Amino acid sequence: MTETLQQPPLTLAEEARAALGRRNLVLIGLMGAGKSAIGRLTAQALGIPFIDSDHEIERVSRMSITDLFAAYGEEEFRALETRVIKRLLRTGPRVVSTGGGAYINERTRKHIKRGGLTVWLKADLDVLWERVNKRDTRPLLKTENPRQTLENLMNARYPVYAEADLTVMSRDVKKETMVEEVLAAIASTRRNAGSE
Ligand SMILES: Nc1ncnc2c1ncn2[C@@H]1O[C@H](COP(=O)(O)OP(=O)(O)O)[C@@H](O)[C@H]1O
Ligand SMILES: O=C(O)C1=C[C@@H](OP(=O)(O)O)[C@@H](O)[C@H](O)C1
Ligand SMILES: [Mg+2]
Repeated sequence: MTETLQQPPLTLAEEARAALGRRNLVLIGLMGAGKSAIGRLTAQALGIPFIDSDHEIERVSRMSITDLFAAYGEEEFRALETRVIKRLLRTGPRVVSTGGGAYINERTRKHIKRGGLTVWLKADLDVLWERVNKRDTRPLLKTENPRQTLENLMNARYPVYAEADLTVMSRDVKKETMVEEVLAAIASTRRNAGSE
């Protein structure tokens, strides 16, 4: 008689991890969407390394993002961002949280598309504004009407973010809930692949 060995069902994190394989998970979206915070927790859940591209840019330049913008301007910042992200995506699997403008830059977007599975953390203006107006670490929002600036960025960028592989709605729920939704979105790519 043959005995069928029953395996315990995979957890959501295990399913997502299997779906990711050796690819990197790249979080994209506007400032305040939660890329840095949710990225870190998602990496923990998946048991893989986490890197925030802004943090890495600050580490290699030994300057804050604010000082980099002030000293060299946005164009130089984007060039450095492209190089850093290209390098970060060379090995995987990792979770890489990008700065909000990274995916909007054509060259950086090419590297991201080649280097990983992208998740867009999408959020309403009110959610983003609530979060970003508490801090002044974002040079692009140092304008006369930062809320309007954020709205303008939304209008310009959302069509580009929409090219992401997966979209998860970021809102005011527990961070753990956001992580679960990101994991579920990744895991769904495996189930979909399996049913083809
Ligand atoms: N689901 C959430 N609920 C409440 N606060 C959140 C949530 N996700 C992120 N935040 C907070 O919002 C702020 C901006 O998040 P952050 O991860 O820095 O966004 P991003 O990297 O996309 O700009 C942080 O203070 C973070 O702790
Ligand atoms: O949207 C942008 O162009 C930027 C977003 C920031 O990162 P977060 O999205 O993590 O705030 C940071 O890279 C820089 O201030 C520029
Ligand atoms: Mg961030």
